[in-house]
Amino acid sequence: MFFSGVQTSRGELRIHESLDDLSADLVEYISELSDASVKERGVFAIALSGGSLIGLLGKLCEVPYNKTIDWAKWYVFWVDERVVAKSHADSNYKLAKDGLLSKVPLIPSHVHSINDCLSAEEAASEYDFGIRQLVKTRLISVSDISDCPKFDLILLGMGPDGHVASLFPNHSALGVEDEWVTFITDSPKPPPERITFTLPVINSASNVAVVATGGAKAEAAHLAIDDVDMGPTSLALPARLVQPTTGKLVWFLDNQAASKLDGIQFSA
Ligand SMILES: O=C1O[C@H](COP(=O)(O)O)[C@@H](O)[C@H](O)[C@H]1O
Repeated sequence: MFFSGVQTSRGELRIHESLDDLSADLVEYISELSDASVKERGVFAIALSGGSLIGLLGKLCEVPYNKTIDWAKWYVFWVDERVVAKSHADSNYKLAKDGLLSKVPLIPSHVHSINDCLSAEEAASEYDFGIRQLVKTRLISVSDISDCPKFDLILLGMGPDGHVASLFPNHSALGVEDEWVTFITDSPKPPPERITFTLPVINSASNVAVVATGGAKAEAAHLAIDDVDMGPTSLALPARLVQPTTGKLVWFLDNQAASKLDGIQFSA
C-alpha cells in the first residue's frame, strides 16, 4: 500500500499500488465492518453499487472470508440500478449476483433487489417503501438527526465525470431531499433509465466507501477530494457531495486514480 489511513478533510485515503492490493484491503475493510455490525446490531445492511467495483469484491468469495463472514446476517441492497431485466448484461443486480452473491451463503430473502417488472418511477417508489418498512423494524438503522435510513455500509463507485450511484453532474436528482430513492430517465451514461439512492440517504450511512481506479478517474478524484474551489455549488461533481453527516468516509484509490491528488507524488 502506498498510503494507508491518511486522514483528510474529505475522509480517509487508502491508495494502492495494484488492483490486487486494493481489492485485498477493500474486502478486509468490508469484513471488519460486517463483524462489528453483526456484533453490535445482529445484522449487516450493505448497499452495493455496480460497475468496476464489483470485480474488486471477488476475494470475499474466497478463503478466509467465505468461511469467516457471517453471511446469514447480511442484508444486501442496491445504491442504484439500471431499468433493465435482471438477466440483462447492464443489470447491477446481475453483475453482483454473478460476481459475488451466488458464490457465498447468503439467505436469498435477505437480498433486496429492485423490481425489474416496473417502470423506473414505480420501481423507485416501491424500493423506497420497502426500505421504509425495514427502517421501522430497525433491520436498517435510522439516522440520529433525520428520519433517513442509516446503512451500515454504502459502497460507491465513481465515474470519470464524478458521478456516484446514478447521480450525475448537474442533474436535478442531486437536489432530491424528500425521497430516499428516486429515478431518472435521461442518464448521460447508458442505459438512460435508472433508480438511485438520493444524497440524504448516502450521507446518512454509518460508513461510505468510494472506490475509484484508473487514470480516467484521476481528475474527478482530484476535484472530489482536494481543497478545490468548485464555485458556488458542487453540483458539477456529485462525488464531492458525498459527505457523511456523522458516518465515516473512506476513499479506495489505485495509484492512477490518485495521480492528480495534491501533495501525492508517485515514482514512475
Ligand atoms: O453506471 C454506473 O457507474 C458507476 C461507476 O461505474 P464504473 O464502472 O466507472 O466503476 C457505478 O458506481 C454505478 O453503480 C453504475 O450504475
